[in-house]
Amino acid sequence: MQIDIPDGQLFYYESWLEYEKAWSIFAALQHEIDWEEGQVFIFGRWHSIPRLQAWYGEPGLAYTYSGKQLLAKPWTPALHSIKRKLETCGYDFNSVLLNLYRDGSDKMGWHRDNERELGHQPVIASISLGAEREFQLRHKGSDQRVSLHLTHGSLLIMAGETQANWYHQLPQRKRCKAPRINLTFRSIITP
Ligand SMILES: O=C(O)CCC(=O)C(=O)O
Ligand SMILES: [Fe+2]
Repeated sequence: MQIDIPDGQLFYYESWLEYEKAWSIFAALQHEIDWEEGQVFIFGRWHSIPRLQAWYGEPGLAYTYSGKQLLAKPWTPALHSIKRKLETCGYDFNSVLLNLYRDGSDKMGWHRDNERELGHQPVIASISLGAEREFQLRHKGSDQRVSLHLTHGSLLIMAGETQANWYHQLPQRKRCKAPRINLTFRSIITP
């Protein structure tokens, strides 16, 4: 169903993956994915980002993240099955960024996924598994806020002008003790 926001397009599907199926994918990804402690260079020093991360996709695909070039690792069986399910819904992607939030202390700050290599009006499919966490959006011009609770097995599509006009973040929730995996499927435009 569409979530009405100005200057952007959001679609949210709770239980896009059936409950048990979503847990089996969660378990598979915990094992199958080569989770890395990402580093970012801020104010002249390297810092660990507050979550684990991984980048998968078509062989040879490169992506720049915080000034670092990442090479996509090849699709795993669990990732491939989700990619195929997205295709049956009419969405075609060549890569996925995975984030593992080990507990409620892990987070992601305000940002837009507006890198040049995602192209104009990028479509991003965000799948959530495990702990339910709050996802916030903030309009760049008006400061209007939208809050969503991304449930286990849900799919959020961000499209149209969303990345141009809205920041989003996953705030810390210290009381949450359970892990969450988020997958954002994206299409990198290759030259
Ligand atoms: O974990 C989430 O729900 C958001 C992830 C995100 O914004 C990203 O990977 O760019
Ligand atoms: Fe994002």
